[in-house]
Amino acid sequence: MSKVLVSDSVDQAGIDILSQVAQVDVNTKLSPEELIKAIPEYDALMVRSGTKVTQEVIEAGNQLKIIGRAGVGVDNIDVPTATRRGIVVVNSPEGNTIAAAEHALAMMLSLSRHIPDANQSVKSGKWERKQFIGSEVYKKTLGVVGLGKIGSHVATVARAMGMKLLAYDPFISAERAEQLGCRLVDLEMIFTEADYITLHIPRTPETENLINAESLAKMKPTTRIINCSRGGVIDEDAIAEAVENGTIGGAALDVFAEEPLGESKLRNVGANMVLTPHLGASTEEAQTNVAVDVAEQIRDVLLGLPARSAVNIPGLNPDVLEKLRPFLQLAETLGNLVGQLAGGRVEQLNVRLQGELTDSQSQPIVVAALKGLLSQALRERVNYVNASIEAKERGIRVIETKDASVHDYSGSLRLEAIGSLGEHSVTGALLSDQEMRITNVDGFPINVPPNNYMLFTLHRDMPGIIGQIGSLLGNFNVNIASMQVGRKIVRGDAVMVLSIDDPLPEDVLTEITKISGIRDAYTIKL
Ligand SMILES: NC(=O)c1ccc[n+]([C@@H]2O[C@H](COP(=O)([O-])OP(=O)(O)OC[C@H]3O[C@@H](n4cnc5c(N)ncnc54)[C@H](O)[C@@H]3O)[C@@H](O)[C@H]2O)c1
Ligand SMILES: O=C(O)CC[C@@H](O)C(=O)O
Repeated sequence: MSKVLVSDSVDQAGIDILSQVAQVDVNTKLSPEELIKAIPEYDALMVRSGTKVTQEVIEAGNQLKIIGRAGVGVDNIDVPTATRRGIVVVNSPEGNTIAAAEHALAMMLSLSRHIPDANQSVKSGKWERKQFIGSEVYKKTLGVVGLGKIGSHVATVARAMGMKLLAYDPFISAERAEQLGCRLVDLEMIFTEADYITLHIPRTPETENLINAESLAKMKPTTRIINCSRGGVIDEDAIAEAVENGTIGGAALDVFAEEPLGESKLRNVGANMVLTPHLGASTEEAQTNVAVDVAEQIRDVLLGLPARSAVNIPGLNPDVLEKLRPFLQLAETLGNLVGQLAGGRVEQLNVRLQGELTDSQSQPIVVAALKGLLSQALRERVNYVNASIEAKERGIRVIETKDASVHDYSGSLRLEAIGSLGEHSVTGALLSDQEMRITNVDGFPINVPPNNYMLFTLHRDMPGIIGQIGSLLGNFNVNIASMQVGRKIVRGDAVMVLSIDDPLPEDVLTEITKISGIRDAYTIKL
């Protein structure tokens, strides 16, 4: 049974899902050294933002197949090291979107109405009203920096509250911004015009200290800044000083360059500074969403299925993945088959999506085909994460094409491997019940389901050959489950495909190749 370590506190709903397929150990008190010591026995690790999944942790986890982050940001995980080691890293890109957006809105209103300070004042026995005169957000200008999932929801709600919206996001079209009621502008305009600025961006080299002494100096003395995205995108000393000396009107921060927040000037700013300890995603609903989302993906990967939100393999939305999943299995099976037929070193893999399959995203199908192709050489070391890298390192050229004019089945996939020992091709399709069929081998039409053990022969189409193979297998006690012959012309060349119940011993294969009229024979293990 697989073993999963949960090293931060996550919702029970996620643990319940994992427990269906694995032994789950929850240990939220591990020091970095203890984690390194514990990780070798685990197949999966599930974390929130508390656990630092460093290179050392990942390298010690020699059984690890997947690391799940119950949340959006994966900045606490060394993703490049995980990718190199073929470990899938998954997150929950949407599970806490609403929670984080609502927290940003709550911070904006708290700041503009002095709610935290007023609360503190009443609780300390006072009744102060004059110093807590706030300001309305109605008709004020909100500058949204980062108009992704969270920024978009903030914009939608803020618009409903009567705010005017400016947005800055270099990767979003003006049309998308317009749909959300935002005017797409440059950063300068946000800095100089906005009454409120809310940040919803990742921490990257471009966004590091995006808000700094220089940008703060351009803002109105009434501007309030809200950051519920990532620490490090604001220079904390600079914003503490700017609020303290009235360069800006205030700041509400949920995230910090170093967490937990240690000694900081931010803690000493008296008024107009609202601080929360990274609570953006801390709602019951969001915690259930992210735990379920990530646990389901860990379960799928442990069962050998692809994950829907892997950050280090081609991204697919869940609906697309659900539709594509049977084709990924088909691609992997065909990749494995063509790799075994090719035998030696494969130099080029041609991947052709045919018929209705041409409407699908080809990249995941190509990755699945490569995974199958390389599985003979790399066994379980190859997976959806590293298949493309491994293929590239082996110098395998991949050419993908689409041909909508082929109308067999409801879409089919053709793989052609060109290698040191020649060329081979296989085509496969799915029946209406999603059953896989191999429909062509080296140009010969057939119609067989893939089987664990198979025998393929290329032979002259002449009387007696099939009987001889049948008797030979009988003599060696090899049981035939099914048999089919495909040919292009009568008495030309033909292929025979046998599904057998057990592996074919090497000496039986040698005997088969000695039968007159047999040109080639291959045993296949799928
Ligand atoms: N406080 C919390 O608890 C909490 C919870 C969830 C998410 N987050 C964080 O909030 C942020 C936004 O999350 P999301 O789900 O909306 O992500 P998202 O990927 O949907 O949106 C991020 C947006 O930022 C934009 N962007 C990237 N670089 C930019 C730049 N240099 N300038 C301006 N825009 C840029 C992207 O184009 C994208 O539209 C992330 O950093 C995430 O980790 C925090
Ligand atoms: O509470 C958490 O786990 C952090 C959530 C948030 O920062 C995220 O990236 O999803």
